[in-house]
Amino acid sequence: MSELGRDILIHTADMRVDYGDTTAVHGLNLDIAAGEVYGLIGPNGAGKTSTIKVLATLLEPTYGEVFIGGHDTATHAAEARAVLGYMPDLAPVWEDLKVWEFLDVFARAYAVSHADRRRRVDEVLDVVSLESKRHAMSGSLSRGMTQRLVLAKTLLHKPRVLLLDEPASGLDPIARIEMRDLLKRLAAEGRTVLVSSHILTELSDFCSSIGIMEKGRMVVNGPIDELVAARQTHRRFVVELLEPAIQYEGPLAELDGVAAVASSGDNLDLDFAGDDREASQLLAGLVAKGLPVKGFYEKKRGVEDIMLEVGAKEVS
Ligand SMILES: Nc1ncnc2c1ncn2[C@@H]1O[C@H](COP(=O)(O)OP(=O)(O)OP(=O)(O)O)[C@@H](O)[C@H]1O
Repeated sequence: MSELGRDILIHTADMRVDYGDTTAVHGLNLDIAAGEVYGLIGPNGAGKTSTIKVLATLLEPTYGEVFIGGHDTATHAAEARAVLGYMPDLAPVWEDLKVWEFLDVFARAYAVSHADRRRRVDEVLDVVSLESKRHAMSGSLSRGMTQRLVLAKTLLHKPRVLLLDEPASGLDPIARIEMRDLLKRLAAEGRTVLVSSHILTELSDFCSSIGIMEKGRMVVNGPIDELVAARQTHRRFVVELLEPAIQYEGPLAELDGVAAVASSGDNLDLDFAGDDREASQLLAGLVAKGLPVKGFYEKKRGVEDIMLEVGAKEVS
C-alpha cells in the first residue's frame, strides 16, 4: 500500500473498538510509513492497548479497516502476522528456561529451520545486548533484561513492523534509557516502530511522528516537526539579568514584536514574533533600555509544549 510515494505499513480507516456499551476507540485513522517511529501517547484508559491489539490482529475491530504491511487483517491475518512483531505490556517469560532455550522455542514456532535457529537466536541476543546472558535462567533476569528478552523474541521472524505496548513500563531510569537506545537502533535499521507510552518525555526525543489519544479519540496526530512548526507562531526568548526581572516586565511589552513578557527570578521570558535579525535588534533594544543583560537565548518549544496546548495535561 502506498500513498504519494510513501510505503504505508500501518493503515487504519474509521477503526472502532467497542467492549459492550463502552467504546474504547472511536473511528481511528492512521497512516504510518516505512521507517517511521510513531509514538502513541495517552493516559491510562485512552485506548492505546486496544488499538495495538487490533493492529496485532489479536482483537477484531468492531468497525473499520486495518492493513498491516499492505495486508487486510480481516481477510489476510496470517500474512499480516508474518510481517509484524508484537510486544505486550508486561509480557511474561518462562522463568525455568534458559535465555537461549526461551528464544529457541519461539524460533521453532516461527518455523526457523534447525540449521538457522542457533544463528538467529544469537543475532537477536546481539541486537538486544544479552549475549552474555545466553545461558542464564530467564527467571533470573532483571526487569530491564526481561523486557529486552521479550523484545528479542519479537524480532525472531524479522518483522518489518514492531508494535510495542509500553516497552519501558516498570523499568528503572537506566533500563529505560537502554530500552530507548535499543528502539532507536531498531528504527534506524528501517523498521516501522509503533510504541506506546503514558509518559510523553519517554518518546518525544526519538519519535518521528506522534499520536495523542484521549478517551479513545486521537486529538493530535502527525509528524513531530510539522506539529511543532504549526504551533510555533511565536518564538520564546529568555533574557537572563543580573537583578530581579519583575521591574522590567512593563516597559518591555512595548518593544516591537514582543507579544508577552513574564518574569521569574532574574529571568524574563519573552514571546517574540520576528526573524533572527529582529531578535538581534530586540537584544540591542534591551541593552539600550539599560537592562543588565547577562544572557539571551531562544528556548526551543517541543512536543511537551504541544501537549499543554492541546489541553492533555493529564498525560505527563
Ligand atoms: N476487555 C475489556 N472489556 C471491557 N472494557 C475494556 C476492556 N479492555 C479495555 N477496556 C476499556 O477500554 C478503554 C481503553 O482501554 P485500553 O486498555 O485500550 O487503554 P490504554 O490507553 O491502553 O490504557 P492502559 O495504559 O491502562 O492499558 C478503557 O476504558 C478500558 O476500561
